[in-house]
Amino acid sequence: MASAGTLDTLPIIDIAPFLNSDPADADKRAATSAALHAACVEYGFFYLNIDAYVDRAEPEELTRLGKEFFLLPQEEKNKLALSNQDYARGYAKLNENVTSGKADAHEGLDLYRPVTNPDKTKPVWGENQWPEVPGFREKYEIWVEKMKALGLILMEAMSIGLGLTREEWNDLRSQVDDSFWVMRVIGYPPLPKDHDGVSCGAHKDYGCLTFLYTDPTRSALQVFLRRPGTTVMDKTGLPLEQGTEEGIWINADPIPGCVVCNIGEMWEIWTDGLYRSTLHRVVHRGSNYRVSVPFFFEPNFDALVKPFESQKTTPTRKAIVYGDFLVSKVGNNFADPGKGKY
Ligand SMILES: O=C(O)CCC(=O)C(=O)O
Ligand SMILES: [Fe+2]
Repeated sequence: MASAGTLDTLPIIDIAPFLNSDPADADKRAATSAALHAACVEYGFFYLNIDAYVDRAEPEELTRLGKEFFLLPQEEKNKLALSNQDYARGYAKLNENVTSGKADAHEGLDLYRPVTNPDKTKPVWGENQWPEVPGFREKYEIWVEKMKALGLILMEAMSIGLGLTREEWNDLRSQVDDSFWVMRVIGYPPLPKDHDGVSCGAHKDYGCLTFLYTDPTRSALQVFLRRPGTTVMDKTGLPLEQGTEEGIWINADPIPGCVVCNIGEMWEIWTDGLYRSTLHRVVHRGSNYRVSVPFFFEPNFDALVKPFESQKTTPTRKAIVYGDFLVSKVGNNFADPGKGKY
């Protein structure tokens, strides 16, 4: 039986040493890379301390703006419906999103990397729909630029921790240097006391890296830690394929100055299974309205993602083209079969 202890909290890793190339910081960079590697093997999740990178007031402002949007009358929010566009970009009302066949008790707004020649009849190829909340677009666009740059910095730090060769890093860089990112704003009303469901069902993120900033609400985001020999006490929301997995759910409460970072399924492919994308869910039973703003740093749309030579095991994982994979995932997100049927 696994006991509660230091193993059951996610590590905190500081990105500061990678924000400069000062030779005096070489040891600190090596320590950050080693910590990233250990965290990805052990948890697939960690806190990334970004205090040296952004002012804390910036993401706080994003959650404030998000809440301002969600407080608008329902008709106003519906004007940004996903169905106006490509069924991926825009506003999804409460219970519209579905995870493992169950409605998620949240509403959200999804923004994607803009494309040249948008065409809303093509999967994920429409135009973003911005709320008319003053300052919203400006502040979110600044955040997107910063998170894109952070994504590349973190990818390089991770490639060192993983022990990729210089050629492999150049290859990896060329797969993510024009990230088909997603910026999501999610609003969670409190779950009714007698509600047996979850706010966001257990899932793995499918891309590359997630940088999650949330308001200070505690006891909402939970991470599944695999612990062979431990009985899963609460199977609520666990996908069927997870039924036999043994482990525990731990809270990943927000830490000031940090984003929660987790790795998506693309890392499973690059490392041929050494790094595993980890299940997480949101169960928000507090009385406040919670807002979270995950940024998904993803590969380029046309990236061919395959295991690196130095990581290959037998049997080796299949190569995928990120854009195709994304389209198949987006198509599974909604309950109404008329939606996302790409
Ligand atoms: O709101 C959260 O804390 C997590 C959201 C999440 O996991 C997702 O959007 O993929
Ligand atoms: Fe997620």
